[in-house]
Amino acid sequence: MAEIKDKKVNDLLAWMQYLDTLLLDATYISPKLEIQATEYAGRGIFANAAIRSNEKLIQVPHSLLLNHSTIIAHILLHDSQDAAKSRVLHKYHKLQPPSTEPENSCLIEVYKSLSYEELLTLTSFQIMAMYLTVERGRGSASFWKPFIDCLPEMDDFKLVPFIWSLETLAHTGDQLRHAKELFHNLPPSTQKHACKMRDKFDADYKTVSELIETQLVKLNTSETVQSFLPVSDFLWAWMCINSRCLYMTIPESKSTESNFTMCPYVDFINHCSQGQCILDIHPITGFSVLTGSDVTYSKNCEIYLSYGPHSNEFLLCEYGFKLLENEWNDLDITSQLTSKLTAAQKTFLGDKHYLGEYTLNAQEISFRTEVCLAVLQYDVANDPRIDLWKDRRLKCLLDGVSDGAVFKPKSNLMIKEILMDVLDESRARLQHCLLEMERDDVFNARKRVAEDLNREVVDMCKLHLNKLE
Ligand SMILES: C[S@@+](CC[C@H](N)C(=O)[O-])C[C@H]1O[C@@H](n2cnc3c(N)ncnc32)[C@H](O)[C@@H]1O
Repeated sequence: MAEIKDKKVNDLLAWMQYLDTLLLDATYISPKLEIQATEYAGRGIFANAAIRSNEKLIQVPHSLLLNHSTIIAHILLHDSQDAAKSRVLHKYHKLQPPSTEPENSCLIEVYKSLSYEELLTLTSFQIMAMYLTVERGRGSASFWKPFIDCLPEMDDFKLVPFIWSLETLAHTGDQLRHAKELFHNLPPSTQKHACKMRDKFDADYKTVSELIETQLVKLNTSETVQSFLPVSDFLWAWMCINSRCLYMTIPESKSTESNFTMCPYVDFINHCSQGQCILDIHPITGFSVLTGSDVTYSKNCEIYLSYGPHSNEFLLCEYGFKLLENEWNDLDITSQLTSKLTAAQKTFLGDKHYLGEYTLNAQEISFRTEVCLAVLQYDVANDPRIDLWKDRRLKCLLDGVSDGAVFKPKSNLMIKEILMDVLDESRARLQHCLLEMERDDVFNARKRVAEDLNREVVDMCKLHLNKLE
């Protein structure tokens, strides 16, 4: 693994250093760290010397974080007349003034016309995706250029199933048929995850486009939303945010879902389930990364972070990669179980907050799944005497007073039946994948992840069926 002689990374480091001198913000990158190319994941951060436990590795001040608060402040810097705007700006007085580079003035006019209140109508995700799209379009006039240049290209998201599903729109004839078949060879829960992302993306683009449209009307310009906010650029920005944001408490955030930020340099850290870096956010100093309390690194070791307890399906859908071994893999049997529920059973489970998300992992069947299996044992449709709310055995299970052993025999039979069906369907999908002809590199890479995900489902079913024998 050679150190990246990477102009983009060098420019990023020079930018961070320049701003540190200018703003006296105390950016810190340990001299024991360096960016290297990895064989499996683009860039990564490595130790070039031994690192102790509890050692500070990176500190990035608020002014270099890209999030809801800093973006609003940056946009409002273009017009500081309004009192509300000034109040926001006050907190971020260290931000750079807008660039004086010549550029498309319409972009700036739109920034100027957006009021503080209008900006607050957008979610963090929407505002970040809008801003990143526009700032990328501003090229060297953007404060963030060195950071934006280090973000991935669309090609880096080629394994994300939501992206395959979008690409089918661009295909015709045989190519379209092959792309569709491949997508439908993914496990159903993966397809569902991809469709949910697509719905969220469409909704985000619609909301932001409508806000921009309002500004263009106000400005009485002939520019179109499509030229201001090309959907393909918005998609790139949306995916960059999805795959690189870090969670932290942001001032002025509207909800806990808004508590995330993009952070230059820190976003070069790759994921592993046991990643042992610790992230910290301080109201004054900003974002920092430390080694864990009993973790040390020797020279040439890669520094990892755990992005969360995510299954391969989740990692593939949200980030575009999967792990060879993943202790967090699970099997989603929500659709199989919910299709068996009567309306009354659904109402009861909904009322108790146990409707949906029925999974099992290599160790166990989740408690939610156990509850659903127990409820399915009450023939509510045919026996009017049953009142799920007053049933003592169910109450004991839900209150944790009993381990639900009384439900086990029938639950095991039901789960066995479901797993045998899932096993058959997954084997058939796997067979289809294996029969697919090899085509271009992207198709082949997607075909392989579809095979892998189906194989993981088959293995999970077999594991539980063996236990149930
Ligand atoms: C936060 S970035 C990490 C830095 C990234 N490798 C780069 O070159 O900029 C997250 C992306 O890195 C890649 N990645 C992170 N961890 C990985 C892993 N364990 N295996 C494969 N790819 C990984 C994925 O493409 C993911 O979307």
